[in-house]
Amino acid sequence: MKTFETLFAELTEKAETRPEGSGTVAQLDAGVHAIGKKVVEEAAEVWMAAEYQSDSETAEEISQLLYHLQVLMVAKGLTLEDVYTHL
Ligand SMILES: N=c1c2ncn([C@@H]3O[C@H](COP(=O)(O)OP(=O)(O)OP(=O)(O)O)[C@@H](O)[C@H]3O)c2ncn1[C@@H]1O[C@H](COP(=O)(O)O)[C@@H](O)[C@H]1O
Repeated sequence: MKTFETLFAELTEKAETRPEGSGTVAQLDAGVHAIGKKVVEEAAEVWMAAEYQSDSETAEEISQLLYHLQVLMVAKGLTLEDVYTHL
């Protein structure tokens, strides 16, 4: 199963190798402003799912929020350690 760490490694590699058709590469090219908007959008979807949808749907929305947060980290050049140090 994919974990936070393995997804981050995958996204970091995508940013370096820039494979054709990668949504992550498209997001990175769109820039921090666009990625930030996706983070806010996904956070709102997590909130709505938690209040009004199933646990499974909420978990899926959370996974999408985590993905977009990771894309933002990659865009900013932040590492997992940079974040973990604040946990
Ligand atoms: N985990 C994710 C992931 N979670 C969410 N998303 C993206 O976030 C979007 C969120 O979906 P929404 O329901 O909000 O749909 P939407 O608003 O209509 O989406 P958009 O029109 O904005 O794309 C999805 O359409 C995906 O584009 C993800 N995109 C990729 N991954 C994983 O990231 C890795 C790299 O992916 P690629 O860069 O695409 O190869 C792979 O392991 C993927 O499984």
